[in-house]
Amino acid sequence: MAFIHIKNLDIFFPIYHGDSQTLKKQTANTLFKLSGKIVRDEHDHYTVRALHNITFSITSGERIGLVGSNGAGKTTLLRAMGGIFEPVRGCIEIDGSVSTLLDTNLGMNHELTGRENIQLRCLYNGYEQTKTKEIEQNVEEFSELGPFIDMPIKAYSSGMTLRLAFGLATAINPTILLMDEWFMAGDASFMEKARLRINTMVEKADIVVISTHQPDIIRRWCSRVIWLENGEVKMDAPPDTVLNVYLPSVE
Ligand SMILES: Nc1ncnc2c1ncn2[C@@H]1O[C@H](COP(=O)(O)OP(=O)(O)OP(=O)(O)O)[C@@H](O)[C@H]1O
Repeated sequence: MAFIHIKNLDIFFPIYHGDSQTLKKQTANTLFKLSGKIVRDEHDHYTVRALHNITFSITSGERIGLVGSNGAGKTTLLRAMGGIFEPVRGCIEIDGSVSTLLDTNLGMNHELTGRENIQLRCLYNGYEQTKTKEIEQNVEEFSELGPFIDMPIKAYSSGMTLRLAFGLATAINPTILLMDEWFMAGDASFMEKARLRINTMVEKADIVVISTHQPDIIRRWCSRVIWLENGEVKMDAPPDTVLNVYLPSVE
């Protein structure tokens, strides 16, 4: 049974030149400090406190919506659960295979072709040749890149990179799916195909965590909502309970 256990999680980012004396930087830092997000660490350096004292558990079958204003910490939390950021304090315990739909550049080598990137990802996941071939065909068909599949990614447009990254991430059915809603942005025909693929993935996954600003997505997909504000959990409850308080606060 898949699970995610997070206990007392803190994630800080160091800010280089945070103590610089230019007027512009001083003003920005003062505003940030007033919001409580910039703190001094034990070495007297400034850090942005992206997540603070986060504790919750997600069990098999749950579909979590992460909400919160810009900078609340949603992406940082998804990245921490995806193993991209290490906890500064606290711990994250995960059981299950994790797939992330967070950033088209994650794990992509821009010097390699689309096909080589697919093969590299399969190698990383430890897939044998038959499965790799299957995934390669699946992504090639879905992404509709034509001859570009054999061109280096650095020659792709942002839409083409999105198609490849999306196709690759959704060709593998994980037990835990972590997703940022912006990943669903794209042209209309792509969106239709993307939606179908995501629906299948969401249905098959044991656990889904999606960061979103859209109440429709939450009502449609989520069984529970975690509201983050200033890097902390403000509310953790069923969708209607959270949306009834959250939506009026952002209107
Ligand atoms: N690499 C980084 N370096 C420094 N600060 C960062 C970094 N990444 C995020 N932050 C800071 O951490 C905080 C949380 O950011 P995060 O991107 O997780 O918010 P979010 O809720 O996803 O916002 P949005 O809805 O705008 O995408 C913000 O104050 C942000 O400025």
